[in-house]
Amino acid sequence: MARRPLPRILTDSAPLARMANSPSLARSRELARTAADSASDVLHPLITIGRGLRRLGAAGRGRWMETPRESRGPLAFFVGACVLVMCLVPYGPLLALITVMGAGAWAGRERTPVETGPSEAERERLQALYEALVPYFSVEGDTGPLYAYGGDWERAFSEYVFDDAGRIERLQLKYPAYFTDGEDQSRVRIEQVLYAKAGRGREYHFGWDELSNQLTLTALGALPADIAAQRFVTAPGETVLGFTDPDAVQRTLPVTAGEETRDAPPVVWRTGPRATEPHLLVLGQPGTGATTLLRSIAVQALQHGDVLVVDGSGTGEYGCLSGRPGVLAVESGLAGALAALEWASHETERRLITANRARQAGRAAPEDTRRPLWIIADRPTALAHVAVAEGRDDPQRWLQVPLRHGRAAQVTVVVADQFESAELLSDPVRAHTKARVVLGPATAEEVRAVLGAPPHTTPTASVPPGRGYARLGSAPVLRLQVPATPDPLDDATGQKLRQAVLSLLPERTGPADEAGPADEAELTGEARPTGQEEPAEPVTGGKPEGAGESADAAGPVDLAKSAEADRPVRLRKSPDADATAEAEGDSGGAAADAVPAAGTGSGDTAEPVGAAGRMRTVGDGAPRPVNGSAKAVRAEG
Ligand SMILES: Nc1ncnc2c1ncn2[C@@H]1O[C@H](COP(=O)(O)OP(=O)(O)OP(=O)(O)O)[C@@H](O)[C@H]1O
Repeated sequence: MARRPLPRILTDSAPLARMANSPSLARSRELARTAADSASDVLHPLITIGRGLRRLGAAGRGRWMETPRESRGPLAFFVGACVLVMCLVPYGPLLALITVMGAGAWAGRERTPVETGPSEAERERLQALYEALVPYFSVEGDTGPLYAYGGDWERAFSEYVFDDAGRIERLQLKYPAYFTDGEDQSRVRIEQVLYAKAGRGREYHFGWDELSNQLTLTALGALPADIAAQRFVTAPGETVLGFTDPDAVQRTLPVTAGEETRDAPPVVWRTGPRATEPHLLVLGQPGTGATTLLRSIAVQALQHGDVLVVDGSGTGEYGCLSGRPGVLAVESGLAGALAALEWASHETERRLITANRARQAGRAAPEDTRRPLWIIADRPTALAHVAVAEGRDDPQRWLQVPLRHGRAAQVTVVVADQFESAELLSDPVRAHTKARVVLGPATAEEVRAVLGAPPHTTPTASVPPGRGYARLGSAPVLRLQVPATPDPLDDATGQKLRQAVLSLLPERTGPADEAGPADEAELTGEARPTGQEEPAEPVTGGKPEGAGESADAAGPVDLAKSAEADRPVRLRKSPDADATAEAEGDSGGAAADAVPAAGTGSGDTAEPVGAAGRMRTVGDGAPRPVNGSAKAVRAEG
């Protein structure tokens, strides 16, 4: 039998579609929606109360089920008694009804659910981090591994915090007890994995808690770089190298940064007879702020001591120090540097011998052996190169005695150089500089090679100038930001910073170099202060007499101010000074009598600072290199 076709209205959808699109149907749909919306608005309180009563009922049922069987009777009796009382008091049932409705409305109110736990993306990130750690935190044969492929990260990560951008801000993880957390290599591997997975480009601190097998990773903010040179509140013998993280040191110093004054955590380096790290070595890439750190140290040192600067880079970045009271010399030529350092070496011996004699005689060490003497050598290896080319001594040779015996003689040595030249640093420099600073971008291995321990933070590839790590002896490695102490004679230095640095320098009392106070007054926009003496005598500039190979040894030298009369005097080292000293059998400590002859050293390849890299002495009652130099030095009034 042939099948009959279905009626057309059932096979053809066109009539249905026509009906659905008809205006009357659309209007009635709109009406129904409006009526439903209005009804839900009107009934909303009832819906809320109903939902609340349902929740209260469920909660009551739960409590009833939780109540021990033997307590149910008294509980039922108590509830029944309450109901009876409510029924008996005037308006009781009405009050009970209102209370129940109110409780229902409160319990039934809509609450936006509080999101707890990580989002999906964060869970994925934590899972990836967990999986990445599996090879390092698991061994074969571990029957209950904390870390396993496809394992549960929630067992291993006890705390995690994400920032607004979804990056890990803090993570606390447990690791198995068999992990060799006492070995640097093992730790560094884990830190590298976490650094990569938590997001490169930020600095992280790793806190290893070996007692409870826990590692805490914390993303660190940048150290504030707004602190400039200023008078820091420190005791004599304390030098502020820079500032670090608040929880890394126990002390704070009041500092002015911009307009505000706040407390900042300093890295304070102690020098002097009781210092355990009496000398400092600074290493870094070029342009990362080593000279700035040395300038900052020199400025602080001038407060209580004398400073002798050897600027191997020869860029004249210590010119602002020339001619200041307390600045014994600023040398940038080989000849001048050799002479100045030789003098410093002899001066160290003289101080030791004098202090020793005084002690043997039952007296206190004389004042002139106690004034701190700072030898600041910026890139001495550059001069070592020149010395090799000229067949002369490496200036570092003369650092040996100050480095070995400087602590007892109040002589402090600060050396700065670049990573590339580090192997040219002499053994005494490496051995006796226990305070260390690394500046600029450096890998963890480089930091460890210099400081003797890796940093507990991941060094980042790009850092602002003056940013690095410091370690004083065997203390922990600290992050460091050096206070901005730019060269005030540099045109690029802003007026405010220039003024800040100049205000910390002792006022020039002696004659200045050609680029001296006049220019400084110009730079600071100030007129020369009234009453300030013009140099009594023109500075001995240009080539010293007999310039050349012997210039450094015999050249006319310095201008100085007599300690007694406080007026400039000219000191001249006799050409046969060394010969005289030798002839008199002046070996070892007695050689201290020789004044360092600091000439321009025309044979130098580097240009001397200022007019001529001169040894300058000043008279403010403090010991000066000219002390007791009767046989070698002639003082001209
Ligand atoms: N702590 C700091 N704060 C702000 N700027 C700094 C800081 N340290 C250095 N700078 C700036 O960085 C630049 C280089 O500094 P500096 O000359 O001290 O570095 P360097 O390592 O001695 O360089 P080079 O090896 O070329 O002599 C300068 O412009 C300086 O002003």
